[in-house]
Amino acid sequence: MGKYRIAVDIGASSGRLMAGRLANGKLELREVYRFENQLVQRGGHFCWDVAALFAEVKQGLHACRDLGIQPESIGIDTWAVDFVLLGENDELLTEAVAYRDPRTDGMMEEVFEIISKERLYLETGIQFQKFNTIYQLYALKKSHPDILARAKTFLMIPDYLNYLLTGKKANEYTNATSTQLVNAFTKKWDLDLLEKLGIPAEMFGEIHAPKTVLGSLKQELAEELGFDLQVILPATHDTGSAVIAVPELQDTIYISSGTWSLIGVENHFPICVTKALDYNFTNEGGLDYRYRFLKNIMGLWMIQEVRRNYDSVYSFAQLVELAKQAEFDSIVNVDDARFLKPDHMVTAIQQYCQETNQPLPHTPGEVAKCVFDSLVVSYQKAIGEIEEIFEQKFPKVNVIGGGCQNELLNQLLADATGKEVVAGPVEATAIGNLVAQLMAAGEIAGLEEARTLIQHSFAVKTFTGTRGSRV
Ligand SMILES: Nc1ncnc2c1ncn2[C@@H]1O[C@H](COP(=O)(O)OP(=O)(O)OP(=O)(O)O)[C@@H](O)[C@H]1O
Ligand SMILES: C[C@H](O)[C@H](O)[C@@H](O)C(=O)CO
Ligand SMILES: [Mg+2]
Repeated sequence: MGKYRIAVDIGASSGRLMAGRLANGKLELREVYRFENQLVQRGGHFCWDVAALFAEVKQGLHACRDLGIQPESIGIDTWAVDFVLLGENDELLTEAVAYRDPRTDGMMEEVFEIISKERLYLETGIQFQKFNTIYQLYALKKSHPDILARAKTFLMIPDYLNYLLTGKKANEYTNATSTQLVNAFTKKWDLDLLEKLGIPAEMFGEIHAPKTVLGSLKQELAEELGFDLQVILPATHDTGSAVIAVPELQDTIYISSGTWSLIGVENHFPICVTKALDYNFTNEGGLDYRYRFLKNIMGLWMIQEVRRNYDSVYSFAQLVELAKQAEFDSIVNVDDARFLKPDHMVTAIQQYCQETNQPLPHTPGEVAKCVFDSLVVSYQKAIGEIEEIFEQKFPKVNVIGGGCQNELLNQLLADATGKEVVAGPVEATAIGNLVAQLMAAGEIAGLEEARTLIQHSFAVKTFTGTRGSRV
């Protein structure tokens, strides 16, 4: 029986501490602590309450102790692109402004005046999302040049939580690539790009690969908890950890399904060709310097907001059941910018249907059905683009993450594509986080052994298509 290790997986909608250990040839997983995450308003911006998130991490570690779990190590992963800046005395200079904040509106276009979109893609291979770190920093440089001038340390959200745990500052590779400031070939900060944009390179630290052992807890924290442990860098970008846990990648497209739907394949080299640029695919960094060739699709954020619009009176499972009963066929372009952060998602969906001369959804079931049908249309388009770029067919789609519990969505995808849709594991991100720790500790030899272990440890569910394509 191996010793427990803790994966802290914090998503845009929820966070969890999962304890895992090797037991009888399998990876045993148990949930220790779960908490909600949400945007807060700070200084006129949408932000993350990183102090509250750190308090939840500590609460989760206390829960380990109360369960008699003395973990050997911990690894933290979160969403991408967002960051904080520290000053001369390691004081916080900024709030953790969230990527859905409108401060980056128009910034991408201004950056293209300095470096062309094509050149930026050729060097970084990263998709163009208006909220990428590069545009957040450019916005900050314009609005608060004084803050940027005083900044001594750039830490992404997991990096900052690691700093609070250990006092150590380190930028982790997979998440660093999401900034669109890392060169896809050198795998280092693109100093030429930073200089062109007038972003101080000095605040960026050495980039550390997943499986790096960062160090132990700060003494006062170990004393508070009554135990110490090793802090290990997993793939701190949550999708980076999730992709590690895709049980079967052979001829398979994955969809990491949560707040976002991240659809793609694992690759051994960056694909920065024009077609990939035109389709807005990304080459985010993966474990062992593999690449996550994928694209963001708006994802279940939309149903999260729909649920919130109905005062959260329906569970996600109930919304799925209502959608199953709804006879409704209007489709929206889920990737339309209006759905990134609308004041009211249901209204935004209705307005889109009105503008496109389609019937408006009125009941929760009709709205949910519209969201799920529309997501499938976007998934199907992305699958076609991937197969065009790779010049091959992928017979299987593996949906991982919380969204794989949406059996209607899985079936709709199987029906529309005629492909085998494999659902699971639900907690792929935490599992990927844990196996990186096990690899760092030498308990697992490498990625191939990790994926075999995951295949043997977690059941999946398969959906096959019953009718033709939707489009
Ligand atoms: N029982 C369920 N039935 C259907 N869908 C579900 C169910 N439980 C969760 N979901 C879906 O899973 C989504 C959350 O997925 P997940 O827990 O992976 O997200 P997260 O990790 O909190 O956020 P992020 O995507 O930012 O990592 C919810 O938005 C919901 O749509
Ligand atoms: C903002 C990013 O696109 C987002 O974090 C995505 O990369 C992701 O991983 C969501 O879980
Ligand atoms: Mg998640």
